Amino acid sequence: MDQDIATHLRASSPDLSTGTRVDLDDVAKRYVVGDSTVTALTEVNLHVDEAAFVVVLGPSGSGKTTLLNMIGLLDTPTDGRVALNGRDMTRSSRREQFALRRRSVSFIFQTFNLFPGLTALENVQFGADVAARPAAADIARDGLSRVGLADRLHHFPHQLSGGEQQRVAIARALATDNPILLADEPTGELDFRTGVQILELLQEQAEAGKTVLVVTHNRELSRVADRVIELSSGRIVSDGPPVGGKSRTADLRW
Ligand SMILES: Nc1ncnc2c1ncn2[C@@H]1O[C@H](COP(=O)(O)OP(=O)(O)OP(=O)(O)O)[C@@H](O)[C@H]1O
Repeated sequence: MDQDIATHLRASSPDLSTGTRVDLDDVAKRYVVGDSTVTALTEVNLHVDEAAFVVVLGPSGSGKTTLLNMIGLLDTPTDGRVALNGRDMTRSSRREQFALRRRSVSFIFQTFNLFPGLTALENVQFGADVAARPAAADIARDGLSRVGLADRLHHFPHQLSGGEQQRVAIARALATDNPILLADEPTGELDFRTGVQILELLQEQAEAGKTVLVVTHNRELSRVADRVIELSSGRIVSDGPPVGGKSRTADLRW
């Protein structure tokens, strides 16, 4: 992102705060495909008002990705209200949504979404650049080193394993330093050891004051969460601390 555009967006949206609060009120999302309507989310009420490691659990098709897209302002609800930091984004212009998304939310996608023509270092630097952070190259180097890829800086995505690509994607999300981190199955492609490292990294982010929302169908991951939200057929069917209390990542098995 061009520095001038970033400066302009900040100037044109001076009241955008960048905290960690997320509010969804009576959110529904329906997709119309041909003659049929798919209800992906219904009557979803979700409030996250402090930094936490939140796991959203549910089987395939239960609406997890749709929920993440609502929170991240990548999609708009059919009904209801989505607010970030108290600001109702369903009533905001696309320009405001764009500005707030850029400053508040970072994504780790299920399919990595790395730029194939950029090296690992350039992909991560892009994250810092979008957030208009100074010394983006240093941030990128440091970030890749934190995810164990200090020796892969100049590799392109196709020269990396699935797990390595996921770690680059995570480093890119962290490079923005945005307060809300949304991750869609971030350990799905990883072996157990790497998965645990990634979970620890995400937990650290929550401990450092970010809201981290991880979507997964792997119930084991929910044991290390502060809060577990369970989705079934587009509805939240439970919301609270993990059953049996929070475990350490060292106790996980999958
Ligand atoms: N763009 C779309 N158009 C039509 N239907 C959609 C669309 N996106 C999602 N759906 C439907 O909405 C429902 C919820 O999808 P979603 O991707 O949110 O589930 P999920 O829990 O993330 O699944 P998975 O774990 O398999 O990724 C599914 O029935 C899906 O087929």
